[in-house]
Amino acid sequence: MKPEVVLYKSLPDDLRARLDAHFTVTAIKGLTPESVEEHADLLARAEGIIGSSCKVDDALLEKMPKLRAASTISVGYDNFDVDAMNQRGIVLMHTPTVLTETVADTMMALVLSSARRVVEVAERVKAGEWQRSIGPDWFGIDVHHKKMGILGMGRIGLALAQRAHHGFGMPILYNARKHHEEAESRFNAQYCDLDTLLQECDFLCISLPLTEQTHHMIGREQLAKMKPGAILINAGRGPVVDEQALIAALKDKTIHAAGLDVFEQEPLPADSELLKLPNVVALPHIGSATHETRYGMARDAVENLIAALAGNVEKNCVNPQVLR
Ligand SMILES: NC(=O)C1=CN([C@@H]2O[C@H](COP(=O)(O)OP(=O)(O)OC[C@H]3O[C@@H](n4cnc5c(N)ncnc54)[C@H](O)[C@@H]3O)[C@@H](O)[C@H]2O)C=CC1
Ligand SMILES: O=C(O)C(=O)CO
Repeated sequence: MKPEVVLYKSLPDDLRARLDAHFTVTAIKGLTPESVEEHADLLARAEGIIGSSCKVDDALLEKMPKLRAASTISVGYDNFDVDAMNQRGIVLMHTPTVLTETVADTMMALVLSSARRVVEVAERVKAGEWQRSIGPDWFGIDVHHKKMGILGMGRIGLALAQRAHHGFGMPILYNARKHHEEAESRFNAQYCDLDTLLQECDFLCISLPLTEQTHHMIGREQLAKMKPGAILINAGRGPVVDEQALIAALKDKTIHAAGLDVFEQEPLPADSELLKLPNVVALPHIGSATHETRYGMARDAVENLIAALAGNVEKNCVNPQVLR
């Protein structure tokens, strides 16, 4: 008998076929309270789950007594209660590496579009406002050779540092839980404490995971330490930044602008104050959203689940210790 697996996000046909070859797969629409109630028997039998963007907390795990592995189609795993999974002996697989370069591209796009006001001025052209040679009210600020501050120097931070340093001649400052030797040797990146990072950088680029420690790590007090000309970029997770404090800082020009791919509430509510501010570029969480990369993430997640349910957690496992 093949193990039962619940799929809660659609997959390309070839990857679904690969999953079907190994498991008895049932696709459901997300892990909402309604779908969990509707599929209670199925979830009670499931040995594996695969999908993304749904909360998997202790209460849900309680309904899945046979669960041995969860595979998320993402690198971030803040939707999962990892402690509860550890206690229950469930492994959590994720998709680092495959998306790193694409997310760094998105961050660089946010840096450029917020500094050079790309979205705002393109909208003005479409609205017919380009009637004569442009003046200073259309100008942006330079990116090249400005100081790039990276908060969270991991895989994505490193790929961003490469683009900024080698492509744009930007000196790199960073803060992370520990020194990143490769960033220091390849890009001459300078480690500094958070206050120094805030005070010195022209671009504060956040590529942090969401944890208890990073929740609202950037709030009113931290924004007040930034340069008035500085731009904040967040592609980590929305709740790392206190959004109300950010809105206030953007309104009163404590900082110059923001480029955001992630928000405290997603989708961003249509009445969000952020959408009324001209100095904000807001993207719909597209960090990894290219055809190639999303396919690669789904492929890796499928392979991760096949490996995990066979007892192999050498690669892409958040908590391999549960099987050791
Ligand atoms: N916008 C998007 O579409 C995407 C967003 N992400 C987000 O980016 C995050 C980072 O991804 P990777 O670079 O692959 O992860 P990573 O684990 O390689 O890097 C995370 C970095 O954050 C640092 N960090 C963690 N906690 C910290 C703390 N309390 N203080 C200072 N530094 C801290 C770590 O030291 C490390 O340098 C993901 O967890 C996810 O939330 C990832 C992919 C796509
Ligand atoms: O992988 C992640 O963590 C994302 O946010 C989407 O790519």
